[in-house]
Parts: sequence; C-alpha cells; structure tokens
Amino acid sequence: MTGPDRLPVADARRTWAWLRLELRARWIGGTLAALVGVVGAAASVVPAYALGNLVDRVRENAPVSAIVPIAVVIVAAAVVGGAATGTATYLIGRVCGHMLADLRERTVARALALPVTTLERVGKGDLLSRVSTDAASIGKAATSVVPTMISAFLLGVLSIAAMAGMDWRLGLAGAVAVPLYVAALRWYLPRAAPKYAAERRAVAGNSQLLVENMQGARTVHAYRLEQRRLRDIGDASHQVHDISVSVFTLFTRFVGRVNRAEFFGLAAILVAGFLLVRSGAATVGQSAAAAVLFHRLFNPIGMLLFTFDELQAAAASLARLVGVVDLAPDQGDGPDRPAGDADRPAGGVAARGGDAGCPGAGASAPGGAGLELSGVRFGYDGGPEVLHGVSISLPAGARVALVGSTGAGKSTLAAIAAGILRPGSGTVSVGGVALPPDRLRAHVAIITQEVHVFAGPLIEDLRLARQGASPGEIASALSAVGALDWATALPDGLDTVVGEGGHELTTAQAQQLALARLILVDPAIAILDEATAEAGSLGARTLEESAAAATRGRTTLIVAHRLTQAAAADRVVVMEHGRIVEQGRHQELVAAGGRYAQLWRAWEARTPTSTSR
Ligand SMILES: Nc1ncnc2c1ncn2[C@@H]1O[C@H](COP(=O)(O)OP(=O)(O)OP(=O)(O)O)[C@@H](O)[C@H]1O
Repeated sequence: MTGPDRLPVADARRTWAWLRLELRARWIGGTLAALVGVVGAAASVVPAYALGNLVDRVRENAPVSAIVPIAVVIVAAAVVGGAATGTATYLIGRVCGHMLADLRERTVARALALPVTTLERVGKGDLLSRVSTDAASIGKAATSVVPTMISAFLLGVLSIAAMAGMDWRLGLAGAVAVPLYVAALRWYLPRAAPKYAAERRAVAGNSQLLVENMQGARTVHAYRLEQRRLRDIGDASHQVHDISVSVFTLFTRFVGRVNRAEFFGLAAILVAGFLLVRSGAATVGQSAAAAVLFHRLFNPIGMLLFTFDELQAAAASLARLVGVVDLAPDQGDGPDRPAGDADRPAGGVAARGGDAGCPGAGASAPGGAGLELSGVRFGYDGGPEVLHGVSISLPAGARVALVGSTGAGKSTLAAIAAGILRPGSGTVSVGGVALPPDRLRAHVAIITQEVHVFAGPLIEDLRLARQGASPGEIASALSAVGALDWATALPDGLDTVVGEGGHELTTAQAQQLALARLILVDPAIAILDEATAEAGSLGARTLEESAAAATRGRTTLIVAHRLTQAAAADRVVVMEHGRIVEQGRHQELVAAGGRYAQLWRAWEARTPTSTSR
C-alpha cells in the first residue's frame, strides 16, 4: 500500500468502496441531483426535436402560424433546461462539497491522532500536502469538474437515446463516435500525465533557481558568477519552454483526434439520414434533428474529455486522503497524539484519580493516582531496543526525578508513561490497573520542552485545557505559576493574540503557559520532560518554582536535567543505556558514591551556586 517513508495511499478498490459508501449515505441528495440533471438534459434535447419538427412543417407548406407553438416549446425547454441544469450543478456540487468537507475533517482528525513516531518517520510535508494540495484538487473537481462531467454524460446518453427514438439507425450512427472518443482519451491520458508532471517539475526547478540566485545575489556578485548563473537560468527556462511546447503539441493532437471523432459521428448521421430519407424510413426533419442533437454534444463532450485528467488527478488525491482516514487508531508504534500537543491530555480534563471526562472509562477505572511501569521494553520504528525492561513505581503523590546521560532513554520512558508511545512489551498502570495508551492519557498529562502556543487569544489557549474555564479560574492558574503579571501586562491582557503571527512569547513564558494549562487540566499524574531545562539559570529557577506549584499534590515524574530538581524530589531514579542503574533519595545516592554521585559532582562543579538548595 505504501513505501516505508510515506503515509499509506488507498488502492483503487478501497477508494471506490469509500466513494460508494459516502454516496449511499447521501443517497437522497444524490438521487435528487441525478433526477434534476436528467430533467435538464431532457429539456436540452427538446429544441433539436422541435427544430426537426419545424423543418417537416415547412416542407409540408404549413402556415406561418405553425411556428408559434414550436417557438413556445423551444423557449419553454430553454428555460426549464437552463434552470434544471443550474440546479443540478448546484446540487451535485453540494453533495460533493459535503463529502469533501467530511473527508477533510476526518483526515485532519486522523492526522492529529497519528502516532508521534509515524509523523516523525513520514515527515509533516507528506501530511500537509494531503490536507492542502490534495484536498484543493478534490475540491476543484467536486465543485466544477464533476458537475460538468455528469451534465455532459447525461446529455450524451439522452441525445443518443433521442436519436435512436427517431430511428434506431440514427442512434447507431451517432454512437459511431463513442469508440473514437474513447480511443482519443486512451491515447492522450497515458502520454499527458508524465508530460504534465515533467512540466511541473521543470517550472518548480526554474523558480527554485531564480529564488536561489536572488537570495544569493551578493555571493553571485562576489564571485562574479553572473554570466554562469544567467546561463543556468536560461537553460532552465528553455527546458520549461520546450516541455510546455511539447505539452501543447500533445494537446493539439488530442484535439485533432476528438475532432476526427466528431467528424465521423456527424458524417455517419448525415449519411444514415440521407439513406433513411431516401427510403422513406425517416423524415428530413428527423435527420436534421439528429444532426443538430449530435452537433449540440460537441461542447459538453469536449469539456468532459478535456477535464478528464483533472478528474484523474482528483481521484489520485482522493486515494491519498482515504489512505490517511483508513489508518487504524493504533497503527504504527504508538498512539494517538502529535508531539506538539503533548502538553495537553487528549480528551481535555481528567478528574483526579478517576475517569470523569474520559471516554471509554469503565469497570477497570483505576483506584488511585499511583503510577507503575513494569518490564517496559521499546525500540523506535523497528530499530534497536532503547529500553530494556524498565520497571519503576511512583506511589500516589510522590515526586520522582529521572536523571541520566543523554540518550539514556529518559524521554522515551516519559512518553511511554504518558501514553504517547506504546511500549513494545510491559505495562503502564495507574492505581494498580494496567491501561492502554489512549486511556492512560486521561490520567496523565505531560509537558515537553517543545511547548506549542496555539495561535489566538491567550485566554483561548488556556481554555483548550479546560473548556469553559472562567476568567477567575484562568487567572488563578496563571497566578499559581507566576505568569499572571506578565500576562495581564500584555498589550490586550489575556485577550492578546499569541502564537504564530501574534505576540511572541519567550520560551519561559510558553513553559509557564503550559504549566498553567496543566493546573486547568488537573490530572492525577504529571510528567515534566525537561520542562525547565531551556531557560537561563535565573529563568530556570523561576520555572522550577512554577513547575513545583503546578504539580503540587500530583504524582509527578520529572525528567531532570537540572539536578537541583532531583535534589528536591522524594526519590531519584538514575537511567543509563535504557536501564535503571540506581534509585533512592538524593542524599543516599550522593553518599553511595555511584553514578548519581558522579553526575551530582559534575553538576556542582558546573553550577556551584545551585548546591545551596
Ligand atoms: N524519534 C526517535 N527515533 C529513533 N530513535 C530515537 C528517537 N528518539 C530517541 N531515540 C533514541 O532513543 C534513545 C533514547 O533517547 P531518549 O531521548 O529517550 O534519551 P534521553 O535520556 O531522554 O536523552 P536526552 O537527555 O538527550 O533527551 C537514544 O539512543 C536516541 O537516539
């Protein structure tokens, strides 16, 4: 279904199955659109009929007044046809638009729930291009290409049926063109796709070259590279030109084949009409009507053929979106939340020690706030194992610091404890009940170093943690972590727009915001992964105080890079190479003279003032 470094793409069968299911779910809208479309197409056929009738009346020397009812019919058919075709286009667009909106929502929801390691493996570019470029391509097809094609298709079928209704041989003559149209399309499509792709690549390459040279203009001048770079740009532009000309040539040849099909179809109708009139099997008016009906199809069939490649592109995009939607929740090596969201438990508020607000809470609801990891093993993405059967127990309300060298496995263990990664084997229990990652996240909140500030008013960022939190609750959370002063001093106070494109917060402020969110979420268990490591030493001390306030009364696991945090913890767990090598109280471990004592001495030597704590 997919390469190792890409999200899956659904195959054609699965994509069709999805489409059928969606259409079935919207069968009322779809049927209505089809019925109105048939009325529109039928009304478009009527004027040709009426014209044929007129020809026969003229040949019968009918009085001039005979034209009146025919004119009335033509005008009425034009009005009904126009209204029905417009309505059908709207209805088809609406059904397709709703299907697309639904698909886009589900893709984004699924994408947000993708395992962190999957996202890291495939890169965000693949995902972004699916929810943006692919969705746009389907959107265009859904609102303009598909309605046009359906109208053209209905008109084609009804016109041939109308010809056959006059005389089956006229219908057959008109149908002569169908295999020629199909042959033209089958000739064109496989040749066009690689040419369009090459054109897009060449245009992108040329733009890249232009941008590079403009950005690097100084270097180009400094090394007197102007002539060489101009030559390169000239070559790239020639390449684009050559490919564009070849694309246009191909298209012109395709148009020639379409014209040939039209010629043979029309010629067949005229010849058949001539013979039928001569033998008395059809009237001149009927033959003329058949020719007009066929000619009337030139435009719609042209549209149908010329937009076919857009439909193909949209189908390819649809397969890419369905591929994401189809991902099972637990597919990949961990569940359901992107790294940027890691500072917020899924599902919002989890009541302390219980499952309130946790969908799926049931008979096995944990009976306390103790956290226990037992025999946890883990390796990233089929790579070597980085945790080798780690067991660690945090009694309810305990404050445990995890320390160790870079790469020891601390962050990995923290992510497993928080339900962000699924252990390869072993269990994570809360209150004595082993929980799967999705249920674990209702009890455990983690703050990582990469705190994401959501774009929008600051107060709304905080309300993401607790929907409907009152201004008082928000102010109190901010105050607890020491952020109220700077937050209220922002240009618009708590309504100041922060995040991308808004007021930029410092790293420490963003960390405090995450800690305030933690208070609002009020989880039983909190995990801080380097939450205070980023800031300078003064800021770090303030953040440590904020973190202590936010985690007060909670079972807390701190991945501690600043060993002052370890010194203040109830217990210190030392990890090396994916194993726990030591654990105990700070003083005991320092006295024992083992790995922790080494780390502590190194820390003291680096930051002598910090030992005062
Ligand atoms: N996303 C990843 N993909 C593959 N390997 C990873 C990934 N993240 C971490 N690792 C590897 O897993 C091992 C443990 O890393 P981890 O980040 O858990 O250690 P750490 O003790 O938290 O280190 P640090 O203190 O530097 O954050 C390391 O060998 C690391 O290279």
